[in-house]
Amino acid sequence: MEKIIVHGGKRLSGSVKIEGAKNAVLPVIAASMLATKGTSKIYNVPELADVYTINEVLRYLNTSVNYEKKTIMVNAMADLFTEAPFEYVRKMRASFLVMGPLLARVGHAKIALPGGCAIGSRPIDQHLKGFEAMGAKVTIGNGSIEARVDGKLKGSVIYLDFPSVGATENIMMAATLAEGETVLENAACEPEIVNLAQYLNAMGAKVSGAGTGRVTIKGVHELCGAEHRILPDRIEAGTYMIAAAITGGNVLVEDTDIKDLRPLIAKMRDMGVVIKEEAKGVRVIGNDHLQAVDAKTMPHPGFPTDLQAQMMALLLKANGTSVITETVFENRFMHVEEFRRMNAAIKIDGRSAVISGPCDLQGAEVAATDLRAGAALVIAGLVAKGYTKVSRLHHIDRGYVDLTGKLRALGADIERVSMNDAEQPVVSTEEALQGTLSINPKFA
Ligand SMILES: CC(=O)N[C@H]1[C@@H](OP(=O)(O)OP(=O)(O)OC[C@H]2O[C@@H](n3ccc(=O)[nH]c3=O)[C@H](O)[C@@H]2O)O[C@H](CO)[C@@H](O)[C@@H]1O
Ligand SMILES: C=C(OP(=O)(O)O)C(=O)O
Repeated sequence: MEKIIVHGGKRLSGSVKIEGAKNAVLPVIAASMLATKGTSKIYNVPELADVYTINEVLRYLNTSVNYEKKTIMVNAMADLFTEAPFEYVRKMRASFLVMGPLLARVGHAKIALPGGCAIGSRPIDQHLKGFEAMGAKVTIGNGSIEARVDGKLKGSVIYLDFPSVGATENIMMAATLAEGETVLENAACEPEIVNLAQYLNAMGAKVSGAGTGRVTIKGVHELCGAEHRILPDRIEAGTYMIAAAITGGNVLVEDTDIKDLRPLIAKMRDMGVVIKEEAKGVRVIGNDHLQAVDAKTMPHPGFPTDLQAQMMALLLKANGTSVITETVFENRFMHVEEFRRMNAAIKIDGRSAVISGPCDLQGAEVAATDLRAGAALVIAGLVAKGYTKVSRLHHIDRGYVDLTGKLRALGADIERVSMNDAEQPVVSTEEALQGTLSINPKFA
C-alpha cells in the first residue's frame, strides 16, 4: 500500500510538461482494431495504468500492441476474438469502447458490464441505442452485454438524449465500416472526439462535423493503420494550473492547448488568478486573495466535470461563498467528505456543493475516492497546515503520470511512500480487488 504525503506551505514555481490526453488515447487505441491492413503508430501516449489496461484488452482480443517511449504500435490484421475479459472492463470503463470497433469489423461483441470510478451509475444505454439503430441485436445477461449483427451495420440517424462522450466515440467508430451514412445528433463536442475523428480519417474513414453537435460518418469498406498524435491532456494541464494558483505560485504549464482550457481559465481569472498565454504554454500566477465564484459542470465547452474536484480544492481558499453544481454525473461529490476531514466547510444541497471560504485547511489522512478526487486532495494538501496523507493511489495512477515527481519538481514538499501493513487503512473488498488486478508491475 502506497501513500502520497504532502507537507503544505510551499509556493510552486517553475515549469511542468503536460502528457498526451488519457481520454483521447483510450478511444484511439480501441479504434486501431478497425484496421484490417497495416500498423498504426500512435505518438505522445502517456504512461498511465489505463493505457496498460486497454493495451491488455486489445492483446486479449488478438491484436498486437507494442508500447515503448510514449509510442504505441498496433497491428490488428489477425482474426479478432470478440469477448472482452471481465477483469479489465470492470477496472476501466473505457474498455467498453472496444464494442463499436468489434461490432463494425466482426459483427459480434460480448463485453462485461463496465466499471470505473465511483462517480454515479453511468449507464450505457446511449451506446446501445446507437448500435441497435444500426441494426445490431443487443442482449444483456449474466453481467455481460452482447451485440450481434448479420452482415454489416447499417447507417442511421441517431439522436443522443445526452451528449455522451463515450457513446459519441463508440457509435462514430462503429459507423466507419457501416453500409451508408450515419448522422449522430446531439453528439458530444469534446476535443478528444475531434482527435479521434482525425485518427479515423487518417485510417481512411469519412467522418465530418466532429467537434460540433452533428457528426456525419459515411461508411467505407476498409480501414488501414495510420500515424496519429494524441492531443495534450487538458485535465492534467488544468490540475497543475489549479495547483499553481492555490499556492500563490508562478508556474508555466507547457505543451498544452490554451483553447481547450478556456472554461477553466475564465473561472480562474474571475477568482483573481493571472493567466498569460506564452509561446511555450500557459503561465499561471496565483493571488493570495482569491475571490469566491460559482461553477457548473457541463458538457464541452462548459466547465469540465473532470476538473470539478480540483476546482473545489481551489475554492476552499477563496474569500466568500462559492457554489459548485455538478450536472454531468449524479454522484461526483465523494471528495467532499474527504475535504471535510481537512477542516473544509462544505455543505451539499442536491447537485450543488456550497463552499464557505476561506477554510483553514489542516493536514489529515484522506482517501482518493476517484481519480480526480485524488488529485484534488493532493492540491488541498499543498496549502494545508501539517501533513496530508492520501491513500488509494491506484485511482490517481489511472490518469496522472508521476503526479508526485512533477509537483516536487515545482517545489512542493511531497513524496510517495510505501506504508507497512500496520499502517494500512481499511479498504473495501472492491478496492482490495482492484489493487490486485494491476497489469504492469509499475502500478502493482
Ligand atoms: C475515458 C473518458 O473519456 N472518460 C470521460 C468520459 O466518460 P464517459 O464517456 O463515460 O462519459 P459520458 O459523457 O458518456 O457520461 C456523461 C453522462 O451521461 C450519462 N450517460 C452516458 C452514456 C449513456 O449511454 N447513458 C448515460 O446516461 C452518464 O451516466 C453521465 O451522467 O466523459 C466524461 C464526461 O466528460 C468524463 O468525465 C470522463 O473522464
Ligand atoms: C472519470 C474519469 O475517467 P473514466 O471515464 O475513465 O472513469 C476521469 O478521467 O476523470
